[in-house]
Amino acid sequence: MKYISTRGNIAPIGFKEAVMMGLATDGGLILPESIPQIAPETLAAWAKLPYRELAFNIISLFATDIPAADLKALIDRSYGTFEHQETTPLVQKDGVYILELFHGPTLAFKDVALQLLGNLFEYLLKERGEKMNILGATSGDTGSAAIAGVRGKENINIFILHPHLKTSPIQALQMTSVLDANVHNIAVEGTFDDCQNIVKTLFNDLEFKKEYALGAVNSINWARVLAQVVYYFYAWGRLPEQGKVVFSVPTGNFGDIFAGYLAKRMGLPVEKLLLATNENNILSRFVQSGDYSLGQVVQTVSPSMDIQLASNLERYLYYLFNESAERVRSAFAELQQTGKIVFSAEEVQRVQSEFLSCTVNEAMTLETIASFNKETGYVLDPHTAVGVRGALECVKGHPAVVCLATAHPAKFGEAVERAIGTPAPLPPQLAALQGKETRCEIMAADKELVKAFVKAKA
Ligand SMILES: Cc1ncc(COP(=O)(O)O)c(C=O)c1O
Ligand SMILES: N[C@@H](CCOP(=O)(O)O)C(=O)O
Repeated sequence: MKYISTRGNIAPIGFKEAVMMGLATDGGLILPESIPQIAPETLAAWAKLPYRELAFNIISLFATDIPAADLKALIDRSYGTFEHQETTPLVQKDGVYILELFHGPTLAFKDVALQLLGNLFEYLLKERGEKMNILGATSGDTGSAAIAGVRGKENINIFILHPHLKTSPIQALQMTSVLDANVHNIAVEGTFDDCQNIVKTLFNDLEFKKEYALGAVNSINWARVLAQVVYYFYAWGRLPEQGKVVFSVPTGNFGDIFAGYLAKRMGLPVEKLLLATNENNILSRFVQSGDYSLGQVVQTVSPSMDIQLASNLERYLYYLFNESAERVRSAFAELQQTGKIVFSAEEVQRVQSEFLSCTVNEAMTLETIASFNKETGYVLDPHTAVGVRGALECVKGHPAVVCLATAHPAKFGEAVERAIGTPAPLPPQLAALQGKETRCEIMAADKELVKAFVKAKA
């Protein structure tokens, strides 16, 4: 399998090279040259496979330059850290299915991809005898999952930018209480969009990227998206009947839902992907009416989705534009100049044939946590609640609606307490964080400051 860029200006590369490159050197995002098609008989045979076997079957279609035994070992090591033996169990509550993606070390769905990516980096760096400086942006969950994926690993430094005081207190602690010498947290005085913009700008500084061997842990990295494709297949296989399914996905940077889109293109019987956002609803406006115009980031009770400029939309647009890199380049030039992208009526229609969308505001999120808890005794985290609310409103009664549960509710104690009067009990790994020593550099949203910091610590 070879990989190309959404902007069309890199020569096709293998999987290992794609993982190391992170952001494509032409500023685009990496995609496979073609999408493998899974025949219905194969899908049926995969339906009840254990998670790791399924993961191997799917990932090996894309990671064709990693020997099978090595890939199996990487997958086993990555999911051996999950505390649930099913890795991502599917449970049924109140007429919907909840796909619990939060049983990894940092209790968010990011662990599914970042445990694997951490191990992949270690494997590839050893093979090449190289070192790497990871540079990433987080609105709360990617940061701690990435740190957990690489802490203590040889030949890797990690620099994570998060928006100062805009994550939940526990999310911040999960990052800043890691004192390993190779871990560097930077609290940026700005929004997640500022953090992501700095990271992408520094990746586009090819001299700096090369000299400091920058590696990407955000969903910029193809391996992130790939690992997330697996649980869509897993969830479908765990449903009582293997018919058409709707996935409801709480969305911020469009990585998770893009993985679902890929699963669909591979042949998974996905009826619709329901894109649920909080008040930062540029993406749900895009689906509803084709209005893709940037606004200001606002703070919400689902802080990990406080994002305007969703990085991975570019990957979807590549397909929407019939794989025209030229149209992708002109769309992003238009976005830079005007703050919006204009779509044709036919394009909007095609988006709507694949996605549903909804905006769930703070009151609706808290009300959903409360009512769901009252009905079922189950505690949703505020991000998951955004997706569940979308499902209950848009596809109620559909026999197979799977809501992605992207984080453990204890990570968002304040919001949960506001909804149900008491925070979710802290699992031991979160309780242990209280009162821990922390280390973090507070910085203005200035790429030169970040660059200088990386240079000084690398
Ligand atoms: C808990 C949680 N839910 C949902 C999302 C949104 O996922 P994505 O950014 O892939 O759209 C995030 C952030 O990525 C998150 O941390
Ligand atoms: N919500 C994310 C934002 C970064 O998204 P990513 O998927 O590109 O890593 C977070 O928790 O940091």
